Amino acid sequence: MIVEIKNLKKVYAGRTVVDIADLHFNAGETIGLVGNNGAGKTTLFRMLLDLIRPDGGEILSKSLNVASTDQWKAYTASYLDEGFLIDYLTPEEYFIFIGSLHNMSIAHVTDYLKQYQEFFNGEILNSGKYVRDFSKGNQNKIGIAAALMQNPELLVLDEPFANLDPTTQIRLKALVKKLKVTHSVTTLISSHDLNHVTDVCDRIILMEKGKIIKDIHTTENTLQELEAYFSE
Ligand SMILES: Nc1ncnc2c1ncn2[C@@H]1O[C@H](COP(=O)(O)OP(=O)(O)OP(=O)(O)O)[C@@H](O)[C@H]1O
Repeated sequence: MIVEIKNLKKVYAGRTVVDIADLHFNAGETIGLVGNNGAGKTTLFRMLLDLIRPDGGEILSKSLNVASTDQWKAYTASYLDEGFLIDYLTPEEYFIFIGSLHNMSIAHVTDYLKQYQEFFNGEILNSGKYVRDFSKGNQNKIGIAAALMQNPELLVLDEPFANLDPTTQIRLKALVKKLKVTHSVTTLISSHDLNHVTDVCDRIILMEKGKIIKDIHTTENTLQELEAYFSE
């Protein structure tokens, strides 16, 4: 088990938006988090990354509370939104900066980026543009590739398929599947795309109004089950 959530609560303006009694993520799992707008997915991710603090309960990463320890930062990478980027840098400058945090030389970063040539689809590098001038989908690509520079054990992605073109969505799925096989990465993905999450995730957690409604291992029936749930 890599993450353990106990009696977690987040309250905004008197309304409980996350309320999870007990939830575990096992090492090496690819977990999809689904739920309608406002279900609490992003709030849960933000608490897992200690970007906001819970009003009750705790999140343990490798048995240590993420709100009171730093160890989890060494093996956890994430891309939630463009707030993770640095607008006034070019993608190259941003990658070099992130690389420097992981003791990577410029040459090492340049070499590292070669594997993302296909994922970038020729749109990210050598464009002369700043991060702020890229489309949301291309900013997503920059953020995800930068997060992976850390060689994480735990990867957290908030709606990574949103704004990506179909080709890149397929490439991202292949990338996540490969990380699981080659590096046993535990990946958490929130998404509104039931097709993609059931395709790439081996476990799906369905949230509604802050609570876990379903927690299922993906089978060939899962997509149908989720579609039936959401069409009610
Ligand atoms: N900073 C905040 N202040 C007040 N309410 C907030 C804040 N952040 C989130 N909320 C509320 O908490 C609830 C859960 O929001 P959250 O963004 O976690 O949902 P989500 O499942 O990620 O939704 P979406 O699919 O729309 O991204 C929503 O009702 C939202 O309005």
